Amino acid sequence: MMTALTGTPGTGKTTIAAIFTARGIPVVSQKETMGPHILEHDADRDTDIIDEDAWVDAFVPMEGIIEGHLTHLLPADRVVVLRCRPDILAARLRARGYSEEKVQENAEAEALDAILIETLEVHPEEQITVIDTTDQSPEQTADEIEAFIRGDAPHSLAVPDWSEYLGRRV
Ligand SMILES: Nc1ncnc2c1ncn2[C@@H]1O[C@H](COP(=O)(O)OP(=O)(O)OP(=O)(O)O)[C@@H](O)[C@H]1O
Repeated sequence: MMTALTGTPGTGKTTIAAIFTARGIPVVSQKETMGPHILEHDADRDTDIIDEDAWVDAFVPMEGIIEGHLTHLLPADRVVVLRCRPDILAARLRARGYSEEKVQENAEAEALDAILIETLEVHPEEQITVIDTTDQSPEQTADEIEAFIRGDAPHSLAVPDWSEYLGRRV
């Protein structure tokens, strides 16, 4: 069974991956699988542009967890969508030294439920669970994900309403 761990940058995928690794549960990063599908490097945005369709088409499903903000596009059996309230997400990204443009862009995408909407276009609802990380610790988040993967916790599509953050700087 393959579980995709997705979410807007800053929602906590890498942090959770490190916790799983420490618990002896290996996690593969999407970056490790994208090499052959990089089209170019966007120096302004410090990001690689990848051929997403080619990456998805070539992807051989694996056992375990794959993390990254595009992994919901993959043929996963389960998808965990991490969420974070836009103003808190902005603070997390500023602390990383992101440009204000990138901070606002990601906060707006989070307020718009962009990744969740994409996930719902690819996967049936029962495969998807949404976890709001805003007010919980990374360990709690990791525990919830483990329970979902084991089948001990039902999926949840409780979608926070962050429409008040739309169209304004946070
Ligand atoms: N419940 C939580 N779960 C995960 N991370 C949390 C949580 N609460 C606070 N954080 C903090 O949020 C930040 C998340 O950063 P992280 O790099 O893990 O995000 P990411 O989703 O992997 O971003 P990217 O897509 O850019 O790699 C970390 O500083 C982490 O400590």
